Amino acid sequence: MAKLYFYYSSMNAGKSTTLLQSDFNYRERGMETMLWTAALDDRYGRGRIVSRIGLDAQAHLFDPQVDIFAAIAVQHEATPLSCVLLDEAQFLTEAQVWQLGAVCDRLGIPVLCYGIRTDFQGQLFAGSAALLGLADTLTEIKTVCDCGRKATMNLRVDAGGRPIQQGAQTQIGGNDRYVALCRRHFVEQMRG
Ligand SMILES: Nc1ncnc2c1ncn2[C@@H]1O[C@H](COP(=O)(O)OP(=O)(O)O)[C@@H](O)[C@H]1O
Ligand SMILES: Cc1cn([C@H]2C[C@H](O)[C@@H](COP(=O)(O)O)O2)c(=O)[nH]c1=O
Ligand SMILES: [Zn+2]
Repeated sequence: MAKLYFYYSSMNAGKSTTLLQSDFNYRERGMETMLWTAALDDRYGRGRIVSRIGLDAQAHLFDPQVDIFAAIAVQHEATPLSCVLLDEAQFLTEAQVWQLGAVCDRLGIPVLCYGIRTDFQGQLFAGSAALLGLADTLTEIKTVCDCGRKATMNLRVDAGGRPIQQGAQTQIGGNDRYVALCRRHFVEQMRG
């Protein structure tokens, strides 16, 4: 039975790197894959999955309007797919996560989703909440805080490195705008 996987972590933990390695494993065995990433994440140009260690690949774009099941079904009809890999899964809608479940159950294709669990205020993203509820397999990708504990939280900072407590949930950025911290140091920074 094909499974829905959710690989989650804080930022800068190696999610994109792991996704690209998995994609390479399929492709070197001659298997077809389909890659997806969020349209709104334009850090490296639209439609590219890039890891901070330098690997990259082209990807299809999703936004809340895209019927991901329909797009995958069309592609699978043309060229049978062995795996679907999706980055920035926190930006999926709940409906799209159900669609990805249907890709596993009705098309028989495994789906590997990668994303951050919570936002800069420690709240679940919609896509991550749905995946935590619906995925067959949950795997945490771990990275460390400066103190050596596991970094599970994402602190948003301004251009001067000062913590930001309020704002919109979505703000695209990388190491310049976010720092992965353990919960203890996240709370200390948020309290000021
Ligand atoms: N030049 C580099 N050489 C080796 N590792 C690096 C380099 N740059 C970044 N990294 C590591 O790569 C990881 C981030 O990878 P990435 O896949 O972009 O993360 P994510 O998708 O989770 O944000 C971090 O562990 C970081 O320390
Ligand atoms: C915490 C947090 C993150 N984001 C954005 C910032 C990045 O563009 C992505 C996560 O990138 P990753 O390196 O692939 O993990 O999410 C956001 O919009 N709001 C937040 O609170
Ligand atoms: Zn810490």
